[in-house]
Amino acid sequence: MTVQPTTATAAPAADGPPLRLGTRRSALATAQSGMVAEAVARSTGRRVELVEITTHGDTSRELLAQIGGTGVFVSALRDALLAGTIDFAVHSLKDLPTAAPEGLALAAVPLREDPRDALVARDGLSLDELAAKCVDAPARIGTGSPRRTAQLNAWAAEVGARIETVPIRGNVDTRIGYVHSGELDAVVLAAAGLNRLGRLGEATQILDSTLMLPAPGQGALAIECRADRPDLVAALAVLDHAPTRAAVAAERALLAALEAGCSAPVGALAEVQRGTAGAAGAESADELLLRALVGTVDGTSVVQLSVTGAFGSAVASEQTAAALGRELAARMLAGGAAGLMGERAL
Ligand SMILES: NCc1[nH]cc(CCC(=O)O)c1CC(=O)O
Repeated sequence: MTVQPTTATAAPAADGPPLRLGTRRSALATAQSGMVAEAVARSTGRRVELVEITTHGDTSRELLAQIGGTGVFVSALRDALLAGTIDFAVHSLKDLPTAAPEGLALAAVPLREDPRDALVARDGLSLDELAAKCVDAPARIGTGSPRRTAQLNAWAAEVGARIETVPIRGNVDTRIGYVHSGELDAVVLAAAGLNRLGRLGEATQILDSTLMLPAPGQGALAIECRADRPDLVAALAVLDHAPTRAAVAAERALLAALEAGCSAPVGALAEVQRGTAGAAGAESADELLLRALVGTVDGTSVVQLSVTGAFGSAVASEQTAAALGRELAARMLAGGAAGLMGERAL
């Protein structure tokens, strides 16, 4: 792993040494880190310097698959935090393991953007249109995600569409490239990733969450620093968005509890339902709606349930949300999810 300073972000006042933000080199990571660097510079008045963290995974794609996907990047950034070579790091929340890391604080979970998945298909087509056009041969849809594969297959069975899911890997540009080259009819990607790269315009359909539940944490970012730096934790906390933090707490608590009980692909989405301020005495409180799905990759067995819980705006809502996630996981395991074992290998 090499650490090298790259660009610096302009700030209103350079007070003290710059804060070092560790980032991966990929276009998505650089875009996310750049956005957060600007927000931190604005809110703290400190200069923020991007420090590029390079791992083996950045130089070899084969190696990346072998050494465990995105986990390797998360570990490299966390090692740099603990070693003190960077001050804070930005992760895609959905790439973070559910276990809380020793010595580090989740200083902020900023406002989440669109958590849904997006279709990038040839000729501007939607999933329905694609299925209608592909009658002689199945529509070839690329995704490396068991969760997306499971839900695409479940949708196809339901509407009688002929599709073939094709496992693909690589960054956003590589994956969209399979459609432009004609190798695939479509690919499925996170809308948030496309948006952060300024490429949401290439999406031909935003997939409704009733058709495709996103990954737990999708569309949200995690800002992490050392737990033994309370001043920095407090400064970064300005970027925290409590409803997003509570929503992802519910989704990740559910995921952690399901991981203990089954290994099938998981989709989950928690949304704050704003209460209504009706006539005196008739107003309803805010609630958190958590929906989740566990299925086999072939889409033939799916367990899908939802639960609604009270949602306050206090810090306590994070714990309440996590409890809601565990409750739903238990109900899903009891409702058949525990039987969907060993499907993640596909
Ligand atoms: N698995 C890689 C990854 N991690 C986060 C995102 C998208 C951005 C996000 O969800 O915040 C992506 C790309 C994708 O799934 O299309």
